[in-house]
Amino acid sequence: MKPQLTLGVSLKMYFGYQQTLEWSRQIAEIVGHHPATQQGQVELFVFPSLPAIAPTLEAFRGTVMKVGAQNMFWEDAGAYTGEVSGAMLHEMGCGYVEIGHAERRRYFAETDKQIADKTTAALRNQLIPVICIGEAERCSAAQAIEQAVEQAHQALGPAEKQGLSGDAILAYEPQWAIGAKEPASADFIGEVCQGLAQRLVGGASGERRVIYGGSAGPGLLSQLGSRTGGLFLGRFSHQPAAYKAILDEALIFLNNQADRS
Ligand SMILES: O=C(CO)COP(=O)(O)O
Repeated sequence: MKPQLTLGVSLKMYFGYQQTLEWSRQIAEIVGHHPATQQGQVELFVFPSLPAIAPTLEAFRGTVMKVGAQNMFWEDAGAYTGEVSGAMLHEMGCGYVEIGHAERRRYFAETDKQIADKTTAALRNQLIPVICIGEAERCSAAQAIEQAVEQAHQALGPAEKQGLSGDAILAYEPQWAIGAKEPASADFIGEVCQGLAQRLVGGASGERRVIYGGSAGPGLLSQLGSRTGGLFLGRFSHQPAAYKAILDEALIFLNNQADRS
């Protein structure tokens, strides 16, 4: 069955190695038994720090949780000290890779061109790119949609020109809502995510899904309902109980969808 909801987590650089493994063990236990995960209707992924990818893959083996990286390089091999290729991530068993997070733009000066090259490399290596888009400053929903659509086209354009097909996730993350106390308001998120879905989903050679990130946590999915394709979680997934609470909301969401159809 096609997933109807996506819940992703980036652990950024918050956890140590053992802490990542402990979190993964606890979350694997929850995911393995939770009714929301039983029928293939939720797509789950997590991005740990690079050195923890292999044991995290192991921890989630046999569950629906997919593992990926928070970043990758745009070439597949060569003299690129310190970088990690999509080819290696794919070889290890990763299914997803995050591209162009606002923190990469801010601290590492990543450009639209680099983000497009990385998106192309992800698709070339059968990885689903989770492309981060979103405005830097607060603005109207219409302005946010315009900016995010432009960023998405910049990121995916070259891959599309090359005829590279594959699924992609567009993580709408207004930069002002990342690392904040609260997410953007549900009405704002709903309007932008729905606008983006209208403009960006459909017509592409693969599946496209728009999800929301930026201080997302328990309670948000219930407020948003089907106005978003899912959530991209940061800090508020660190507590296993919070993650379980979000899966509980996912189950209610799926049951509501089933009642409607
Ligand atoms: O940037 C995010 C996910 O990639 C969101 O992080 P926070 O939920 O911690 O704000």
